Amino acid sequence: MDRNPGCELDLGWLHSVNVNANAVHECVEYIIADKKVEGEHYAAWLLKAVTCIDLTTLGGDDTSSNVARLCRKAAQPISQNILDALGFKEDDDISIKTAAVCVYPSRVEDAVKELRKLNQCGKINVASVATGFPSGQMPLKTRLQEINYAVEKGATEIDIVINRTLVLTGKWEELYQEIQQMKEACGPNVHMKSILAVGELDTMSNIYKASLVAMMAGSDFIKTSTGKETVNATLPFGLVMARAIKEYYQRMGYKVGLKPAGGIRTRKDAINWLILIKEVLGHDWLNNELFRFGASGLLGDIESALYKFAFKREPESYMFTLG
Ligand SMILES: O=C[C@H](O)COP(=O)(O)O
Repeated sequence: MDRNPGCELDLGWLHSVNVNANAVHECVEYIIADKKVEGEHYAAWLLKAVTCIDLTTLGGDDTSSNVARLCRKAAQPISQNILDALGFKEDDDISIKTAAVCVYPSRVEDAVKELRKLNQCGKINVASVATGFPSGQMPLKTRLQEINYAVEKGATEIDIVINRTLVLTGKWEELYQEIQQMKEACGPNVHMKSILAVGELDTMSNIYKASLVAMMAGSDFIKTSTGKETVNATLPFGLVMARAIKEYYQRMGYKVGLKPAGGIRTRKDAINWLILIKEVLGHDWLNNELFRFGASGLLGDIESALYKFAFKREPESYMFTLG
């Protein structure tokens, strides 16, 4: 798949954007209503969701040992006895692991080290947040240095935060230039996800415009939230971003990924997001090259749902705590 190279900033396109928030909410209701995923499809969708997770720890109390534990969970997110009971056969083409682990820049080295030990380097990505995460309220110079640091330590993906002040004051050219410089700092091989922090962008039109600017500046993914805003990944925000991705694809011919993140906790959340993506963007987006969940607490609930599906009984409460 060709990666998005970006394009020139098109202010005319931005000025034509006008999103009606009520219509967005109604549309989400319509998309989700009456859609049921049942039987084997249910288990298959949950396994698909697992392979799309960026398993995340972003705590001030992160240490090399909890990052190592996260990596082990990323490599074997669903217990073997559940996979066996589901009749799932692992091979080189299909294996159940999360798409990435996502950590702070200072913990990238720990993640790389552990994944190397597990022989999972190159199979599970190491995503690092950067650029003054979560607020982005740092000088551009230090924000770019953070990217350089994380790349140098072995990150294969960088989740940058955009400068929300520039969105709220309508400084689209400056925003475009900053994100372009961030993309350049990532280098040619490291994928860049741009976190819009949608809960702080004030209007749905701003979310659509910021999505377009991030894509025009060359983002590989656009991501809803840091997980630290008051409002994080909601389906209406997701719909607005997915529509922007679709329009960008129709005009420019490049597929940009979507990563909802922040507050995604349950099997139902996961299924609803997959339904939304399938309905708005289509099957091409239903894989971890174009869709990710940023989540610290989703995996446990999915594993528990798969246990129940496989063994026809509820798991014990202590069973699936991590993730
Ligand atoms: O980028 C990922 C988010 O920080 C995850 O947020 P969460 O802890 O609410 O799942």
